[in-house]
Amino acid sequence: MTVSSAPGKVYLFGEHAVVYGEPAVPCAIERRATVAVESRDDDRLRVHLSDLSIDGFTVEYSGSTDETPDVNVSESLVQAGIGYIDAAIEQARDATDRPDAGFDITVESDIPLGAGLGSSAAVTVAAIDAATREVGVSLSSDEIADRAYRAELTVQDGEASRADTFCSATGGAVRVEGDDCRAVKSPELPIVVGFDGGAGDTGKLVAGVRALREEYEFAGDTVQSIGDIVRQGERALAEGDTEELGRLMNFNHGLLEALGVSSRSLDNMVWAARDAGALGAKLTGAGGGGCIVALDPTDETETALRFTPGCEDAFRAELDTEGVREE
Ligand SMILES: Nc1ncnc2c1ncn2[C@@H]1O[C@H](COP(=O)(O)OP(=O)(O)OP(=O)(O)O)[C@@H](O)[C@H]1O
Ligand SMILES: C[C@@](O)(CCO)CC(=O)[O-]
Ligand SMILES: [Mg+2]
Repeated sequence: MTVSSAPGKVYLFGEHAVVYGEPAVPCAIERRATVAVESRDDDRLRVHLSDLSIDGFTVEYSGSTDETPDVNVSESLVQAGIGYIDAAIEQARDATDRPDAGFDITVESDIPLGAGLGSSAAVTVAAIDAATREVGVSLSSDEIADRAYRAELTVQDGEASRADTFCSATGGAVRVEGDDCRAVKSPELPIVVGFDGGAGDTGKLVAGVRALREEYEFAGDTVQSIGDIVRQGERALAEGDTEELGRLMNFNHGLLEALGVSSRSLDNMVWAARDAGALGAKLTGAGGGGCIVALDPTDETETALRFTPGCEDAFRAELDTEGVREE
């Protein structure tokens, strides 16, 4: 059996705009998805998802036919549940030239799903690493990032940037602009996450921004302004200027709100963090619901979030300098 894990992430800046070629700076955090893979004698896949909100289920099916897994939940739920794993295994089979490889797969994750912390990228990256190593092939983290990006593209109907998957494969803080992906230096950041218990539909939210951009020139300008914030943010990050980072995160949140991807509970948490003295706060990831990220070296923001209506969980998140790794 081979086991790999990969981290989730928060966006300091740049989500959504990164889809249109602006830069973004996501940061890996110490919350991981762990995928265990064991080769089978046949070409089937048996997938056990222990912590999906669909109550944990096990499906066994042949990944190479259009056979529907035999489980007692709706097909769309099953597809939502196994889509990324399926695409990851397809990439692993392709990378190892083993189109008929069968696996038993178990996924465990402490990253909330669909909440802006990159659970899909972490699961995809860890699954590709574990499945390829299980058949004796070791890919570089850049190759894993590229394969995971292609897997996300397939599941998300051609709408994905390289940001989440590169960050999860590499760890630490990264900068992504189109195909240009690189690690950047980051000081320790006092990251606090607030989670409203909900999720957003990444595809729908990205499509919404695309439609606004097509309809209004100033929506396109807004996307470009996010790019300007990111470029300024990179300088603040390099200088370790957390106060400037906070101000820029506040600005970035305002523009994301203007693009229609925030929500009442995300805005509530952002304001609770600011009122508690956070250096800055913004939504992270696709939005619509899920998580905010704030910077606060004191305990005030975490405490305030715990008492904020609509906030289900608040926790400190350490920057994770390690990307995908063997467990
Ligand atoms: N623990 C898990 N087990 C199996 N599949 C998972 C798990 N966590 C995430 N996934 C897959 O990832 C999907 C959620 O991905 P989605 O891109 O919508 O959200 P996210 O990656 O958490 O947030 P964002 O992309 O905004 O950062 C789930 O529907 C599921 O297919
Ligand atoms: C909204 C988005 O920018 C980030 C989702 O975590 C989409 C993407 O980059 O693929
Ligand atoms: Mg995702």
